[in-house]
Amino acid sequence: MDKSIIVENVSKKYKLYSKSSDRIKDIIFPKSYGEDFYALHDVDFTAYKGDVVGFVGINGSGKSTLSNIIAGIVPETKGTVTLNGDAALIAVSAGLKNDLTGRQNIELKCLMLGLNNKQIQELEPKIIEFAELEKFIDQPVKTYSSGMKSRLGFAISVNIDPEILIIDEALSVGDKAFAEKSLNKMHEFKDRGKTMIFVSHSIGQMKKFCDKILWLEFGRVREYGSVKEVIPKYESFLDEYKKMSKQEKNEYRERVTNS
Ligand SMILES: Nc1ncnc2c1ncn2[C@@H]1O[C@H](COP(=O)(O)OP(=O)(O)OP(=O)(O)O)[C@@H](O)[C@H]1O
Repeated sequence: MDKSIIVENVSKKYKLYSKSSDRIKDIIFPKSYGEDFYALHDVDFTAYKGDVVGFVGINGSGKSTLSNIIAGIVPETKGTVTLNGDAALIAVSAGLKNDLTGRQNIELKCLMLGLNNKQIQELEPKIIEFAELEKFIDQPVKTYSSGMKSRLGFAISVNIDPEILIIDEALSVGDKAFAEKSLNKMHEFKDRGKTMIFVSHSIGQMKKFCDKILWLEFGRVREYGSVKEVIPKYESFLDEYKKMSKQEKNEYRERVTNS
């Protein structure tokens, strides 16, 4: 089977500053200011062509950071990501320019992908129809609700037909009818053997849609395997985790990140 996404030893370090003056000092002076924070720590996983991989994990575990790195939107601090084909990310307002209208955003995205005028003219009505934005298509994106931004992002990404589709919580903001239409489109992608990454807090959607699950915990891979194998373990972890007090959660975090 062909490998589609290869993530090797990927780490992402952010700097946390307690004062904004530290941020400026960190740029100007050779001495380091601020605290290092690892959003991802030596993450490894491989997805094969046609895999639908769900990313799960509690808030802040690194799901969006990893999605953004795979999509090429955020650079990794260490490690490598190799993709076999182009990737498109669908996340609430990902890559949309707020001052441009919906239609201008469609055109800009198509131009950036190297499409010519004829191709854009063919694709644009399809995207507009899918997005169901009606007259708002000619309004600036800054006037859109998060659901409308998500619909536009979704409509653009699925219609440009990428080899790898990354969907980060984009279904959670729209209404039910749009989520259903989007899920159908995603099934169509799956049937055509495209590779997909799906980030959602809905275990139900994960079970319905994914083949494999990557469970991230405080920026590390806790488990990677089939849905059947990983989801039950994740669900029982969540039950335990929810019962923990704030202090127990902090202790748990310390234990995991220092191990
Ligand atoms: N630009 C940034 N600067 C500093 N820290 C960041 C930045 N972006 C993300 N982080 C931190 O990295 C960690 C991982 O964040 P990320 O958004 O990837 O988690 P997530 O699993 O997608 O969370 P959620 O389920 O809440 O969406 C969090 O602790 C977050 O605060």
